[in-house]
Amino acid sequence: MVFANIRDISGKQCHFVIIARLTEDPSITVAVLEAGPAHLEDPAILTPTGFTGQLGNKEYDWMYQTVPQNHLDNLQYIINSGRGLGGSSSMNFLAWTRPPREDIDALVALGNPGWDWESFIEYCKKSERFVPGAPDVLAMHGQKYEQGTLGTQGPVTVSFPKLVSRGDIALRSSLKSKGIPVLDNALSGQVTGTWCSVATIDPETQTRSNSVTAYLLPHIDRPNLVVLTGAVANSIITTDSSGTVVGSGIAFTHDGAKHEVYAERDIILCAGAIQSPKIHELSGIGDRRILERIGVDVRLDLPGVGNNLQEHITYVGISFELKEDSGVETWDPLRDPAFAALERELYDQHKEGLFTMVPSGLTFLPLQILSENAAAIVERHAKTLQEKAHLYTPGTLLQHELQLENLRNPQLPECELIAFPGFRGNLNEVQPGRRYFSIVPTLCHPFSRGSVHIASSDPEKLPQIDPCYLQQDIDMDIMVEAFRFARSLANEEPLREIIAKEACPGEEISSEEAIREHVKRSCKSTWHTCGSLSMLPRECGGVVDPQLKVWGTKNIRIADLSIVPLQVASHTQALVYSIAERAADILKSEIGSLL
Ligand SMILES: Cc1cc2nc3c(=O)[nH]c(=O)nc-3n(C[C@H](O)[C@H](O)[C@H](O)COP(=O)(O)OP(=O)(O)OC[C@H]3O[C@@H](n4cnc5c(N)ncnc54)[C@H](O)[C@@H]3O)c2cc1C
Repeated sequence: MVFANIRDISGKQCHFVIIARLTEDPSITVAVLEAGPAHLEDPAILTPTGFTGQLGNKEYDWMYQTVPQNHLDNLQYIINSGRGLGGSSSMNFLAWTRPPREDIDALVALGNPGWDWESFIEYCKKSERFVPGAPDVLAMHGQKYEQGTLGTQGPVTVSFPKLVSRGDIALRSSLKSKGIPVLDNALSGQVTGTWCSVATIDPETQTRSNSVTAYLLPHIDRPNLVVLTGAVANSIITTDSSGTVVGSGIAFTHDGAKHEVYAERDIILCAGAIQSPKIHELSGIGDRRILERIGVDVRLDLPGVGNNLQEHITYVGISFELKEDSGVETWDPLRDPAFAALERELYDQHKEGLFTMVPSGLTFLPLQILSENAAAIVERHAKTLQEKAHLYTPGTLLQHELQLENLRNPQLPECELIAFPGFRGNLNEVQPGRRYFSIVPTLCHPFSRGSVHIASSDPEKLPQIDPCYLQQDIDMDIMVEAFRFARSLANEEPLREIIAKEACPGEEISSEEAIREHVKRSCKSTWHTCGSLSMLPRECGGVVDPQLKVWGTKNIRIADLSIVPLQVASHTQALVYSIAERAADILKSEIGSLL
């Protein structure tokens, strides 16, 4: 949470982008509330593979739990999310990607003038410090990265991972032999193909670059900046001015006691796609019917709050056991504590080894490449969506139209295959001493829409999260085609040469019915939850306007992934940094015009 020009503090991956940019002006004072700990100088955060120690550890991870998923045999899922300074930029897998041009331009088509690819790229460049790899590394991975499309002066350091698994390289060659193009600059707005991703790693120190190292620590001594950790924002304190809601402060809990902090200007929520809607609803901003049911005073009836939630749902991964002499680097040996200790020493002393390896083999593919039945699948579902049109809000209908247009275009991606050097399956045991290589198919533009809403007026209670995984049959159909395609890659050279057998799910899962049943029980979140406070016109179920201001309010803004109204075919951190850079510009120009 960020407040500009605080008046009184009796009392947060908020985006430090905003505070770093705003506090450049000494007349603006900014306070940040972060619910989690500071985690400064923490090896679990700074070591590139440190995320393995963070996932599932409540010190670092909110571990949100979904409600039982109707379309997935009522299973419940964990959505991991960074808790502490830097939010998920401190626990993510470090891949640095940009969406395709069409996905960014869709923001304009959805009613947000000015949010086009050209402006997006300028904000991306503002956040990036791209360190080009050595020419031999670039040549080995077929990468060019033309100057001009990349930022070199920004705070977030982006570089080639020091260690790229030979498994990733073999997968890339196998895809190439299947006719998939190897992209030489996947940050250019064209992502259909396969490549070796860059990562948010400082190449000199081999440590994570996150919003804390990039935007907070360099400015921590500014007198006009206040950061309070362990401070849980409960609600926005509001007043009313001629029918417009004015945010005047935040009620929060720190050290078990309740406090309030007041702002002279703006209140900016950056609590992520799960908790930013929660704070709105607890403040009386949301769907009147939901608020009244649980006894929260309605300050602003805004039915879009908490709806339109979208998630890059992923199939857990097809894991292949590697031949003993494959020579492929994987994380599997780190299960042996003695081996892990040696690798730790190698990392600590020489900044080398498995602790510098992050997932970097990325592939984005259209349905037409995944399946020869693409046209029939698309037309069948187009018909169903049309028949059900009366069930959807105007905003969802508009999104579905754009999605169908995308699906019919054989150039645009609908599925990502993530190379994972290690075991990731959910069936069968890992065999001691064995190494594995997994392929993780992930949906790029799900048609399913979920929600997140409070079920109690008690701020201590987490909201009810219902991502409605695979609610739309088309999502399941694309996932099944992606599973089959990923599995088929094991028959392609050179992958075939290094694989001993499919370890998970295994050959017994082969009939259409068995594959569907298995996929249904083997899904996960990719932690890219978005859309729950969508930037859309108010009449389309929108929550924020193109200036990131909540409709019907004077000064409440949102600057996190919750505002993205339609999922994008990429990982999401670069998108969030660009949103935050834009938010800072919006605020600075408004403040400037008042001076
Ligand atoms: C495990 C994992 C792996 C990922 N891998 C990648 C990757 O490789 N590449 C990529 O591009 N993206 C990746 N992502 C996604 C990316 O990191 C996120 O999309 C992005 O960080 C979201 O930013 P945000 O600001 O919307 O929310 P967050 O980063 O979640 O920040 C929200 C912040 O608000 C705080 N907060 C929440 N509630 C409150 C409250 N009530 N009061 C005060 N503070 C509060 C939280 O503690 C947190 O610090 C990954 C995410 C995860 C979780």
